[in-house]
Amino acid sequence: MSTAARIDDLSFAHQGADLRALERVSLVIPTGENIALLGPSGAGKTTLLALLDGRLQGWRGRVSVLGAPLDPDHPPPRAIRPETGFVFQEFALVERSTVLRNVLNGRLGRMSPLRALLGSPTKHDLEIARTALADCGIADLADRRVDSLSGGQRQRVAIARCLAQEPRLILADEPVSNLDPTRAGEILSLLTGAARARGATALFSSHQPDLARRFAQRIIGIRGGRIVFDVPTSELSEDATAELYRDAEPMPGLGLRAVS
Ligand SMILES: Nc1ncnc2c1ncn2[C@@H]1O[C@H](COP(=O)(O)OP(=O)(O)OP(=O)(O)O)[C@@H](O)[C@H]1O
Repeated sequence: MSTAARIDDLSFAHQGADLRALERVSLVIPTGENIALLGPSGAGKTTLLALLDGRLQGWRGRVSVLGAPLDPDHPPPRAIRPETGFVFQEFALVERSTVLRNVLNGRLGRMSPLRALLGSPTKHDLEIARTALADCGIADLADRRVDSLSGGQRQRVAIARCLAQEPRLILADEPVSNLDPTRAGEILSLLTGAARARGATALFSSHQPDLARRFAQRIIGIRGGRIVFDVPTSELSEDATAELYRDAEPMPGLGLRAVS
């Protein structure tokens, strides 16, 4: 079994924080799986995803992503960064730019530094961007400005940008938290389906146990920076889910049901 990420005894505290955001976390993420990271607010989900994306330094332990060890003190070199794609909760799109331009931004790490600087995509870059738009069902929005789109459409653009990057590991931080249940299901279906079709691994965080159950093969529960369970979805009990959210503040507009 090849692994997309391996974490051994990882601990991390944000600068100035009294408590560690991650405490002695060990995990193996096999290649090609869709995995959900479930846990209440402040559990450490975003921190873990950002760390795997090479955006946090100053941690202790051992972490390797796609076969390369991460350096606890330095960001990964530019050459390997495109291999990991990140879908942000708040989309992180260029609002005044077109959908196509935003999706092409996903190609920047694959371009020569000069092309990236000039913002000058090749024919191949354009083909890949248009395929990603089509796969995300937004080919007809290519020339629209992002600031004219709905939340669901923006999330599709963010996913298309990530797919255009051709990542082998997709990290998604609460990619559906701003969407109604129907849209949320559509977007997670799109994200996990696109990852599977490309042989990529997807790790997404969620506050919603029912969505995690529908779209992940495996569910990792995290609370207070520690892994509290790590099981195939079919083996996740209602009790374990309820315990994960014990005393947690309910999210606005969200029933924290243990199962769908
Ligand atoms: N930049 C930061 N500086 C200091 N502390 C931080 C910072 N970012 C996160 N934390 C703290 O680290 C812990 C884990 O936060 P994190 O954002 O990873 O949790 P989360 O599970 O993603 O929460 P949510 O579901 O609300 O997004 C929390 O106690 C949080 O307050």
